Amino acid sequence: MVFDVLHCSFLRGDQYAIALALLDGGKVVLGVLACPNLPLTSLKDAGQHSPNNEVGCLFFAEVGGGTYMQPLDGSSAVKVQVSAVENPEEASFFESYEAAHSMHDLSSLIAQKLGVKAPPIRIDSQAKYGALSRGDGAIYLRFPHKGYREKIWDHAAGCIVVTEAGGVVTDAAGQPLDFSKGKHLDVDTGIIVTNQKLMPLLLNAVKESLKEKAPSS
Ligand SMILES: Nc1ncnc2c1ncn2[C@@H]1O[C@H](COP(=O)(O)O)[C@@H](O)[C@H]1OP(=O)(O)O
Ligand SMILES: [Mg+2]
Repeated sequence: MVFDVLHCSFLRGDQYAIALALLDGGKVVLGVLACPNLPLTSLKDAGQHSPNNEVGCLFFAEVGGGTYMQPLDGSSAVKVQVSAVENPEEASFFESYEAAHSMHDLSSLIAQKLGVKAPPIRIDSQAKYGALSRGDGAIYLRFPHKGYREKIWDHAAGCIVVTEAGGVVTDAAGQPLDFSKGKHLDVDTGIIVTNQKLMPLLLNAVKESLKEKAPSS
């Protein structure tokens, strides 16, 4: 069982998440993600807030059972699906609010290569996985600076919430995340998330961008 509580974004009043995941033999089989500050309506419609600016979403997923979102006030849960966007020009992408957590210049290059027109949606925490699972945006790019090692509790719940909603979560080389190696995820370079249609295009854009950014020898 892996559990992640809060971090400094909570203190800033931004997005934060409480995440719980169950691992069975290194496989994530259940995930619950509470996002108390996430609007009930899509972040795509930032100008069109839901009545009373209602916030507070719970996402939950069990392997093979799909992903559901339930308002934290306890009203009924609805099944959610990742964005069906196939044209990257119509896609928008999530990344960390903190430039110290993910290389914004690299994601901007990747987005440019893909032809993404929308500016990045920068929010904290695993709320990005929740928002992506209901199609608020189609892509999540996470490229920590050299030397940072990702922890399983920062991704386990979000990973199953997105995959059960039809999305794909891999490292920058296209390999699935391996939750069987203890507390760290030994990912190649970064973590990328999108729908099945966009993943091959995204992987190409990531490979080209990494090559371009690599220091020449
Ligand atoms: N230098 C770093 N690079 C990438 N991620 C980090 C770094 N330092 C902390 N984190 C982790 O990133 C997560 C939030 O990421 P973000 O909001 O940018 O998506 C947090 O759980 C945080 O871990 P921790 O909870 O130990 O502070
Ligand atoms: Mg944390």
